[in-house]
Amino acid sequence: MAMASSSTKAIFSSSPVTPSPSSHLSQKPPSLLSFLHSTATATATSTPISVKLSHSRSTSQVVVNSVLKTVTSPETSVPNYKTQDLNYPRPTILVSEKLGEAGLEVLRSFGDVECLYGLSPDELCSKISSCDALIVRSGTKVSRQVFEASKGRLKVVGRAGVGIDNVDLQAATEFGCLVVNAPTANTVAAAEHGIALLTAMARNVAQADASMKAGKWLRSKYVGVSLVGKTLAIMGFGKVGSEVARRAKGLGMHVIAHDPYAPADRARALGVELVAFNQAISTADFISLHMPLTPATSKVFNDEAFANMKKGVRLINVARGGVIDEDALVRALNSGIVAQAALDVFTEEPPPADSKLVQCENVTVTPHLGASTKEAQEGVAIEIAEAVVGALKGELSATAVNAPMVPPEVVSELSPYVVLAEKLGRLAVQLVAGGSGIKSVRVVYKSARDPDDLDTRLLRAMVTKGIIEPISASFVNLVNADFTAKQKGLRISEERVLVDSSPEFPVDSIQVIISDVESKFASALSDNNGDISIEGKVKFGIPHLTRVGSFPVDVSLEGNLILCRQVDQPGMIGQVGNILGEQNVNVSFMSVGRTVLRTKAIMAIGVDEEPDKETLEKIGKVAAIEEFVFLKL
Ligand SMILES: NC(=O)C1=CN([C@@H]2O[C@H](COP(=O)(O)OP(=O)(O)OC[C@H]3O[C@@H](n4cnc5c(N)ncnc54)[C@H](O)[C@@H]3O)[C@@H](O)[C@H]2O)C=CC1
Ligand SMILES: O=C(O)C(=O)COP(=O)(O)O
Repeated sequence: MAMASSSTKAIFSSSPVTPSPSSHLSQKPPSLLSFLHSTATATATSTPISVKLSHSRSTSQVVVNSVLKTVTSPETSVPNYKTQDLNYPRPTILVSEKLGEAGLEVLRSFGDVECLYGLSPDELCSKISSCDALIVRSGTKVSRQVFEASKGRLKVVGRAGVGIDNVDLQAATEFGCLVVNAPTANTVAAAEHGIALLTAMARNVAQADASMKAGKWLRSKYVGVSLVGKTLAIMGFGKVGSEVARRAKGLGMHVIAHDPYAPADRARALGVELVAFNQAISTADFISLHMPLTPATSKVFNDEAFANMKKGVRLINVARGGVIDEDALVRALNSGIVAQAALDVFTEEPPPADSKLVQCENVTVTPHLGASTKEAQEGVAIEIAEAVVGALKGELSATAVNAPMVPPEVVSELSPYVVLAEKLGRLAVQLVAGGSGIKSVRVVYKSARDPDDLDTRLLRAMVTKGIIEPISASFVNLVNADFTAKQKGLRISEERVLVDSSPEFPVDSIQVIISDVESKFASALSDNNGDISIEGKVKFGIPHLTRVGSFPVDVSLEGNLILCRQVDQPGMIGQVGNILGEQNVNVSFMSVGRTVLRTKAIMAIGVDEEPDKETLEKIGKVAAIEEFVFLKL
């Protein structure tokens, strides 16, 4: 398989095949799941060559210049779930809160669905280790303990709604678990509930209703306030906030908004002025909260904020209870700064029975009903079920919360380079003496494409995976690659080099450079700066090693590899080939690259089996061999 280039010579191949350019097109690209949950491995056998890709267990056969290539997937640590794939059990999907029937049907058509509502934290933790996916709403705390208890089995958490403040995203990321949400299907429901609370509060609907049911007729007590001409401040001008604004305009209100990240043109289009926080809260008659609960928004409505509000302001919260300091709100209600509040959400849900807010006459409360319409619940159920099934299938999710969203066409195009990136990382780290102490890795992508036209996040994640997994117990995937690298003090920097090759292919070559380390194979150090440097290319869909240090080579990155540096002289291949042959070690590829004729050369030998220690020692004893290393791919 070794291919000659101007500076390399093809020496030996157990299957002298020149793959046709179409061969890689016949291979199904690895799915996102493989980037999320499995290790890409490539294993060469004798003819027919078995190229293992990490996408599915199905075996496809590709005819390449009359030689049959069998393309199979590897034994992945985690099955790739396909309903039609009988070799794997169906995934188990735990639904821990009420989900619309249409969504359950989508889930049931794909996996075994268990609906267990009202689990205690301990019960959830003990159940989760047998679940591949978990679907929650706002009532389930998906804490670090849940991810720990899952022992790596949980692949995806689906939040059937918007707010993901009940999911420990950091822990999910560290455990390589994808989190997806359903961000659009309940927008209108939440906005409508906001308007319902606004109007009900202004006209004391709930209080008047309760008093009539108690046998009273209190017309003068429940005189309300009008909305028309009043200023409404929308805090958080996202999807829900915009819809509330649109409806409030219809009620004749003057709407302003505060949102540090909202585009001004969206606000302008709705006739809404974007203003600073203090201006919003100090000029509004009504304040409606629509920002997410984050460390930055936690308790932003506190004593100081209430002190800046207009006396008699009215507050609506259908976002999250935690954005309000509830004790401060009670004080503001008691002092009359806040005339009324209408709350759908609470710091603790359900709030304690003696909650002063719930008991307060001026406060209208609903039990987190913002998303609770039939239409919204069916919508979020379908949206989340499709996202979770897609994630389990390995498809990309448009609603991933803790992973880069890479468009499917980019994944498909980059898939062979993804395998190359992981192999290069895996190979480079094995060239480091001791394998640890790596601080700085540079990845150089040579490409004819404009840098903006090359999304390298997948490739970087896979180089990281390749480097970290052989030297630690960490499991690395697209979700946690950057986190794991950072945690290990590994700095991965990327460079793009524009080359004059075909822009039809996204990447011409990938080079992995590890600086400031010693190598167990000195020839892998580049001449100019002494860094470990290896480079590879994808040829006809197959990853190839094309440079080691300053030596050009050309071997397919499959199976295991022996790299030898020797005096460039005749007979070397025969000698090493004999030693391996005597031990029944099958050679799949060989390539020799040299820098100076008859002086120094590198021989790269692909072997199917792992040679034993004695065999490797025999190779080391060949007089002309100056150094060698055995590498597992
Ligand atoms: N009560 C309920 O049942 C429901 C509650 N919600 C909650 O409503 C909130 C908003 O939901 P969406 O509009 O769908 O989300 P979104 O992401 O479309 O909008 C949130 C907006 O808040 C803005 N924001 C972030 N930090 C801010 C800050 N410090 N100050 C002001 N604005 C800030 C963002 O820029 C964004 O525009 C979420 O917390 C969500 O959980 C959503 C649906 C139903
Ligand atoms: O989507 C959201 O953020 C919500 O707050 C809705 O919560 P729920 O799914 O009704 O528990």
